[in-house]
Amino acid sequence: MYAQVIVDVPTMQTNRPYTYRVPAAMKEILQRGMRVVVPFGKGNRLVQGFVVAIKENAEQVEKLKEVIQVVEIEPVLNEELLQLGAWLADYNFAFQISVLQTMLPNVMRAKYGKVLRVLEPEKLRDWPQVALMFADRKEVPFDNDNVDHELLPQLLKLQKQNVIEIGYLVKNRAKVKMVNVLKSIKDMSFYQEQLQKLRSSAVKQARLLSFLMHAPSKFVPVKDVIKRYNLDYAVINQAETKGWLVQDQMESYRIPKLQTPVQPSQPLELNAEQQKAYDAITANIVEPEKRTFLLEGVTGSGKTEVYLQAIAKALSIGKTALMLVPEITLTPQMVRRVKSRFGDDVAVMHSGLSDGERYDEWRRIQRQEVHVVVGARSAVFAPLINIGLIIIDEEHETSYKQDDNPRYHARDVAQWRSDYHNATLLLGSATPSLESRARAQKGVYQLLTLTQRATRGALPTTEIVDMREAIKYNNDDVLSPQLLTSMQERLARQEQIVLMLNRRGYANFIICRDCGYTPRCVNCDVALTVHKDVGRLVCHYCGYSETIPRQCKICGSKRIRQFGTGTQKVVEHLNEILPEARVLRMDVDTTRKKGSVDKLLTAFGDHKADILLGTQMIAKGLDFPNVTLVGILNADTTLTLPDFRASERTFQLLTQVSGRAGRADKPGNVILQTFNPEHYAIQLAKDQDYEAFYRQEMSLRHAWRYTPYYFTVQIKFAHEQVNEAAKIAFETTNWLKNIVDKETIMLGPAPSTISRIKNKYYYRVVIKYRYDQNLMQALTELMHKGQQLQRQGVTLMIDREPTNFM
Ligand SMILES: Nc1ncnc2c1ncn2[C@@H]1O[C@H](COP(=O)(O)OP(=O)(O)OP(=O)(O)O)[C@@H](O)[C@H]1O
Ligand SMILES: [Zn+2]
Ligand SMILES: [Zn+2]
Repeated sequence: MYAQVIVDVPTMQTNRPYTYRVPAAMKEILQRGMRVVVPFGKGNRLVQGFVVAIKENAEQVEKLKEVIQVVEIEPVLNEELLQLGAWLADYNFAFQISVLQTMLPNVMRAKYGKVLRVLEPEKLRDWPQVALMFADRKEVPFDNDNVDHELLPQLLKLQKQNVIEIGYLVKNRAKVKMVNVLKSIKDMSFYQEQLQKLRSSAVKQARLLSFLMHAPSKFVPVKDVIKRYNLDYAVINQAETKGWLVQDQMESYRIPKLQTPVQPSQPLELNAEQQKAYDAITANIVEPEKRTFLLEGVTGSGKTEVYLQAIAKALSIGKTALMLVPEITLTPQMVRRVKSRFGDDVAVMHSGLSDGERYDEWRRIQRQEVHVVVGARSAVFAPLINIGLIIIDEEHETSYKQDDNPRYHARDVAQWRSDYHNATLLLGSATPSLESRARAQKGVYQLLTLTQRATRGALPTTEIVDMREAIKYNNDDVLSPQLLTSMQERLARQEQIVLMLNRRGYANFIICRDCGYTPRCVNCDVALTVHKDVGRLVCHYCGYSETIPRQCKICGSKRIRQFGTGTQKVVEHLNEILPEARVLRMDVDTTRKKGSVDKLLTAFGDHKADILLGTQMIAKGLDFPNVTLVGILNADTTLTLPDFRASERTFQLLTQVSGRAGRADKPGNVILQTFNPEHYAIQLAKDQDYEAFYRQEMSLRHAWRYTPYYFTVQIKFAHEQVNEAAKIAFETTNWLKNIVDKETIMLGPAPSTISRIKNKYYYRVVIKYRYDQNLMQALTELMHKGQQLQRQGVTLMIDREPTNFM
């Protein structure tokens, strides 16, 4: 019997599995989807791998090595996930090993180590220093930190003489948490008898006996018993020797906790629009026709309530449900809402969990102990079986696209899995991505709309403040007089305020403070990016560049410069102007610690602060009834992203954050500060008019030939030497130009923003295409050249439908 294994060797990036012999002892247990340890390469270094196939025959069997060890006795990847992995690697020009690893909790990634092993102990006598290091041990850990560098030459010599050898280890970091448990084993009368025999001073034993008398006949954690009855370990151990109880060890799950307990909730009565959406979705859950739904509902329209009731429907017919939410902010509030409905039947997966929690939640899913999973991007790989419904909330969010290898989009994975399970896929947003909305237009998705707020309240009214004027008035480019007055009103009324400082794209662009002008590329219509090192503005798509202007091209003003205030500065500013207001700050710095988002939001919900100031992470999902004013300090930063989706991002962000105001009975207002008050994305966000935005943006995308009319791929090259990076980028582009379809458009190569990340220079090519099989083949070929390029010091990245052009 032979196993085909995808090995974990970063430098051997290949999608070809290696064949290993299966030793007799493993024949019964080895299965597809298991992790194994195998020797690899000339040195027979031990590496971890995934068994992707098992065969009865193989070629050149005499040369084959043997599987050394199985990591666990059950497969970690089931049939579905193995198939998904193969497809995903192909589709995203990624390597299978990185895809397979991405599907599992981080701790399941093997850690490698080395050891020094003594082969002939008696020969060490002549080497006292080395002997001292071993100190009678057969094996010592060997890494660069723990071995004295002066000893290295001696060790090398001994290795050559075969006195010692270097051994390789594969360490399993995934640890199961065990707790001590106890169980009563006798009947009531036995314990009563014991109780009568006790001396009156033996109070602890008496307390234990009274517990044992009524204890359920199952194992309970020793710690709980000790705490509850005020006992100690000595008493428990003594009782065990007396035969009163038995002790054992049991696995205990580390279940992620929220700041405050979750209160159970009941389904709300749906309004007519919600009901209509619910009926369409659940009909498909019960009798699936492989439908994808796009639920387009204004902010506060009660999309979440529809999700929850649809999940309940899936559960009621014995299916499971998977719900994806964007990373960070949304997670605690959303997790709370889902848990309040489905209690312990919910597993949670997001980056805020500890490794142990993540691993345990994963195992609860794997063991089919839960039926609902809520989580961020990577939860899309949750090993649920029998899925009836997959929901992607805020489906337009860029965090669903992984920016690292493998560069997958959770939406694509969800689509694949829903096809596999014949499950319903539900995409929801107040501002759907143009791709999804266009698919609904074509009838690929079924469009469902919620046009009213669920609480019957109106959408907030928005006032656009022209900062070009405001700045003339008081020279304060943080708070306009209009925003300040509105804030004072709310503070007087004890209402709350959300302020957003948009840091997306920040500091990489220039803007004229007098007319709002930002230089854009003449070929690509995207904002030019500041490259300080060369003193130029550069287009990230085609490489067009011009010098950084000192004067505005449009109005001649000299106040054309980079933008820049941080949240900390704004807090200081607020404290100065509005000393009575209590401010909470939410940004990457204040949310780094585990549970901090939940804590901050709980405090704000309890009105322990008047103002919540945050970056774009506060834009989504927040549902606070007392918030009646939203202030957007700088609407423009997203508009100047070097990205053809800049307007879309701006519209989405502004609409989302505006939607935080006036969600309950009190009406809401939004004040939107901008240097570009006439821009259509800003004008349409004012009225939260998604449909109008969609139409206008589609016509521009058509004119400039961007998504969804064209697909895009980005190729990036990195090298320590700028010339080398440019050279390989140009060579590859020229090679591709001869292969691709004539309708395909190649932009670039162009240098990236932060052209030097980790001491490397980056060059990129952006390709726009409609249907180009040649291009796809060429990219696959290019990916397989990656290994060879790596040897030349070139890092290659192929990114399908990129969302990051920084
Ligand atoms: N049928 C209903 N009857 C009464 N209240 C409802 C109903 N549905 C939802 N709500 C309430 O309306 C508010 C907004 O709902 P929800 O948060 O689900 O909207 P949403 O569309 O998901 O919002 P957003 O996209 O802005 O985050 C919530 O407080 C929710 O409890
Ligand atoms: Zn100007
Ligand atoms: Zn350009």
